[in-house]
This record gives sequence, C-alpha cells and structure tokens, in this order.
Amino acid sequence: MKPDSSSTEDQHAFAAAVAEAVLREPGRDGLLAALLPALADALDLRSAGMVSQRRGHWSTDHWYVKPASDSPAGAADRGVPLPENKIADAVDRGRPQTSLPWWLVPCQVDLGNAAGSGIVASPLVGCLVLRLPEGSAGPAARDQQMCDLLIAALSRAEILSRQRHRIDQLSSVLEAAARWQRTQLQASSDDETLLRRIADTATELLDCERASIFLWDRRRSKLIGRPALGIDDRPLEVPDDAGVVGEVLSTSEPQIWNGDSDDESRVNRDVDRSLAFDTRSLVAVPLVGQRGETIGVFEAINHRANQFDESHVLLLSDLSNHAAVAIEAQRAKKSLTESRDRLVRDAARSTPLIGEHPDIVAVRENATRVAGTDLTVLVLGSNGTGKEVLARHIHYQSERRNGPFIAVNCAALVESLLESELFGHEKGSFTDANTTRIGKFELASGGTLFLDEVGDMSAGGQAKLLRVLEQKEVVRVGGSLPISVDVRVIAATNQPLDRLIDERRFREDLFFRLNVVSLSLPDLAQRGRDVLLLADHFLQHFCYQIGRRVPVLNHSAQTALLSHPWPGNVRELRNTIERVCYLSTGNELSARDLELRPAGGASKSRVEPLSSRPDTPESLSESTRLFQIEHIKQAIDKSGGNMTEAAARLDLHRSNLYRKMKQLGMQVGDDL
Ligand SMILES: Nc1ncnc2c1ncn2[C@@H]1O[C@H](COP(=O)(O)OP(=O)(O)OP(=O)(O)O)[C@@H](O)[C@H]1O
Repeated sequence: MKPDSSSTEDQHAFAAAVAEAVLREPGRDGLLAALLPALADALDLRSAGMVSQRRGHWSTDHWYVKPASDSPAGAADRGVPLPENKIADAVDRGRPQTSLPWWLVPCQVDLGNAAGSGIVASPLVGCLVLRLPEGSAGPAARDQQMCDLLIAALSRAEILSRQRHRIDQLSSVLEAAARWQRTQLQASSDDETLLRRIADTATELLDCERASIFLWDRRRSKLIGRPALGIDDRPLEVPDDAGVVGEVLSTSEPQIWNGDSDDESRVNRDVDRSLAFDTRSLVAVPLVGQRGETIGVFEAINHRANQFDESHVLLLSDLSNHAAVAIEAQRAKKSLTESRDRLVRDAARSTPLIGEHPDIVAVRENATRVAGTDLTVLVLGSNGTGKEVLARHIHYQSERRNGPFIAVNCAALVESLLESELFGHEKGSFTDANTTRIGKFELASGGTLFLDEVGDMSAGGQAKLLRVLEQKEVVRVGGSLPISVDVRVIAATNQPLDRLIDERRFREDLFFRLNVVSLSLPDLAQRGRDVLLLADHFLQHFCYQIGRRVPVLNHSAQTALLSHPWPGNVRELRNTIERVCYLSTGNELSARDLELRPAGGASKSRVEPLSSRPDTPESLSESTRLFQIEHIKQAIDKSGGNMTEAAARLDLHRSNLYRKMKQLGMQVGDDL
C-alpha cells in the first residue's frame, strides 16, 4: 500500500497521462475513461467516478473500480451507495469534502464565460467521487493538485465539444435559412408552405415533437398558431396573454417550462386540447421583426418532461431570428404582389380597346389569340387609330402583363441616339455618356417593347434592330458583353411598308421578322357608330377628371360626330371631347359645341391673337415663346392631333417638333 498521499513520481506520471489524453482530444467521456484509472493509480484509490447534475438530476457518468486483484475490497465498490448528501454538500459549497472513505471534489465550470461569446450554456456541475485507500487519513495538497489537473482537462474538453456543437447548430440554422429563402423565391410560395418549413426545421433541430409559430394579431389581442394547427387544419387562435406563449409576448424574453418540476398553471392546456397533445416540456422565444417589435412567438413542445435547457433556447432563438426575417420578407412580397396586381389591373382597365364595329371586334379577338403567344406583332393603321392602345391591350392580356410595357417612338429619335436609346450605353462610350445607361430592350425584359413608327427608322437603325430580334441579345454602345433579353416586340407603323420596301427604304428581312402576325386598325370614319361609343367613353373620362356632370350628346351632336371625316382618328375625337368638357357648361352638347371643322378647312380660330390680349408680356423672348406655343397648338389642332401632319405644316421633322415642344414647356402627349 502507498503512503497517505501520492509521490512526486506518481504526480509526474499522472500529469504526463493528462497531457497525452488532452492531445488526443477524445472528448469528455474519453478523458474520463483514460484518466480515472490513472488517477486511481496515482492516489491508490479503490474506485473513482464522476457524477454530474443534468436538468436537476444526479447521474453517474463514469465509474472506475480498481480490479479485485489489486484491491481485494474493490469489487464490492460497484454496488456501494454513493454519499449523495455529501456530494450535494460539496457542490453547493464549491469546496472538496472528506467523509472517509470518500473524498468528494466538486467540478464546476462556467461555460458561459469560458467558451466565449455566443455560447450560453448551463454551467457543467459535477463532482469527482473518490474512494480513498483503506486506512487513509485523507487527501494531501498534492492530491488536490492532481484532481485540479483532471478538472482543467475536463473543462477544456467540455468547452471544445460545446463549441463544436454550437458551430454545428449555427451551420444547420444557416442551411435552414437558405432553404426558406429558396422556398420564398419560388413563384408559387405561400405563407403556409414557408411557416410549415420553418416549423419542420425547428422540430428536427430541437429534436422535439412539435414546433409552432404564433403570429400576433395585435388588433384582436390574439395569437394565431401557424402553420394551421389542430382539428380540421384550422388556424388555432389563443388570447395573447395566455400561457407561456403569452408570457414570452409580454416580456419579450424566452421561457422554458419543464413539466414535472414547473408550475402547471403556466401552460395553456386549451392549445393541448385542440392539438390532442400532452405537453410535458415547452420552450418558447419571441419572434422579433426588423424594427425591433415583437411579431409573434416561436415555441417547441415535447411529450417528455425536462427536455429543454438553455442550449435549446439558444438554438430556437437563432431559428427565430431567421424566421422573423423570412416571415417579414414573405409579408412584404405578398403586399408588393398585391399592389402590383392592383396596378396591372388598373393599367389594363385604363386602356380599354373600345369599339363594336366588326373590324374592331375581329382585331380584338385576334389580339386575344396572339396575346397567348410570344409572337412578334405588326400593328398597322393611320395616326391616332389606337395602335398603342392595341399593343397595350395585347400586353395586359398576355403572360407578360406583370412585366413592363415600354413604348419607344422610333421617329422621334435621330439615328445617333437610337442605338443608345434602344440598347443602352456604357459610361464613357461617347462624349456625353457620363453614366452607364440601360436601353429600352433591357428595360422591357420580361415584358413588351412597343416600337412605334417603325417605318420611320433609319437604315442603320433597321439593321441593328434586325440583329437584336434575331439574336435575342443586345450589346450596349461601347460595351462588348452580349446581354440576353426576354422581350416580346410589338411594332407599329402608319406607313405603307410594302411601298417602302419597293423603294428600298425599309428592309424586307426586317419586315418579315416583324410581320409574323399583323393586325390592322381601320380609320375612325370607317367604324360607324363606334364614334359615339368612343365619344361617350371620353366624355365619362374627362368629366370624371374635372369633376363635372356628364352632359348628353343631343341629336345634332351625334349627327355631326357620325358625319365628320376624322382625319386625326380617335386622337382627334378624344381632343375634341376633352376641349368640350372643359369649355362647355350645359348638360346637353350640340353640334355647335363640338366645333367640328369641315374636312380640309381651318377650324374656327379658338385662339385669340396674342397681341390683342391685355396680358401680353412686355418681354420679347416671353412673347416669342407664347407665340410659338400657340402657333404649334394651332398646327396640331388643324392636323386633328396628327403629329406627323402638324410637323409637316410647320416644316419640321416630327422628332424636331417633339423636341421644340419640350423646350417650350409644352406637354408632349395626348392632351395637346
Ligand atoms: N379603341 C380605342 N379605345 C379607346 N381609346 C382609344 C382607342 N383608340 C385610340 N384611343 C385613344 O386615342 C388616342 C390615340 O391612340 P394611340 O396613341 O394608341 O394611337 P396611335 O395609332 O398609336 O397613334 P400614332 O400613330 O400617332 O402613334 C389615345 O389617347 C387613346 O387612348
């Protein structure tokens, strides 16, 4: 038998055994398995063990008994009852206790601080239970040093293992968050699918039987259980102040309820009843939105008691942070989708293709048919017949309706600008290119590009357009990377393209590219009583805008509308009605109110000569500006709103007329 305490050689041998075991990183169990026999050897113990307290209970982690040959009494130790009271006493005091033949060395590691930030864990509470040799008077100081060495090695192993566990947890949470994000990106994703995925992840990672998200309906003071819980898959609603979940909501603090050892009144058994579940353990954490407000509670439940501790709170809180982001993103997506759908509906309603004439009915039917395809469409018709209206009508009936509708007037663009306008340019690609600019083709991606007045496009422009239509990709001016574009093209012209092709002013190959389907709009004068339908539509529209009662068109007005030749087509009619809505006051409109000029003649001048007005400005430049505005207005008026004709009257190119109007501060659009 050894002396009362260990020798220096024993101490060195034990230190070497500890160093060797630590280097192997065998984990807590491996360390105990290797070092308890070494400690027993060094101190000539009959048995040595580690007991620890987990979730309120003492349990023996490891127990080493010296073989019977070395210690005849040792074999009996296996059945010896542990001095539980003394163990608890040693742990409570945090100091070793001797109660011969037992020596009890508490082993308590505060992992929260030791393991670094982010690892909040219940302290590891344990006790080395050592049975001293027969006749021992008690341990000596150097024996204590050996125990300290063992405890330090165990602490290190525990910290390492918890760090690894934490890293695994965080990786799982990140993987789960990425999965949720993918779910959200799917066009068909809905709230229920996302919430179910989130709850499933929590069930799996917390190894629990059920997880639920309770979203707070603050207005109704209710918590709504999601995904749909309970009988008939109906959402479960509970008062927002009931049970542990209510506690979490009011305190914004995580809560654990651990069955047997906890206050039964904290649990809302109504939830159990509707789930047909017997909750024995529960952990719940707040769901906090991006602005810091609590938007709900995330809970996990188990049939078994004492299942949850701080590490579950930590894990569920991590999940909850990502879940809150996903839930808010889903809500934002839903509200954006709803407002987009509303806008698309409004936009579609605001450009109806009005008309019951058989030609218009046929065009509408063909438009509906072609809307279901991605075919290129060529719309033919005189100015103002509604070519853009028809293009929008096709767009809003197509699958592309949620994408953009981009209209480009090809005639308004000089050739040098056309390429940059349609295909964009890179910064610095020419003198004025101060920034990178996205072209109309890219802007229209996912939607429809309406190329108006395509017959007026220059030869260079036509060649470039053809290339893009064939390759379905654009290269920005000054760039080299081809950018693929997913665009449906609808082109329109009022020009006789076949004649332009004969005169070699329009490329035949481009014509075939554009003319996959062609739709022709008749002039308004050929549409019979559609004039009255359209007049009525514009009357309603403008009177609503101004806020005046809608006047009726009397017999003379109707006759005048039906017999007018409408050289400016629907645009001219719209301008006429707009003017009447602003200038007339009665509840009935007559032919005289309409002031329709005979074909080819000048309308009764509605514009007073500038010089005769009392408010004529003194400044020469201002009166010149006003004169130009009036002169342009008159030209447009005389042309029935037909800008090409108005430009010709003014001896200007159409694009120059637009530019001049912008320069003068005039509105460029329909309400001229
Ligand atoms: N069938 C229709 N129903 C309702 N409004 C119409 C219709 N046709 C044309 N309009 C209205 O007439 C005006 C001119 O229509 P739009 O711009 O579509 O004609 P366009 O043929 O494209 O003209 P341009 O050749 O000058 O570009 C617009 O204000 C449009 O709202």
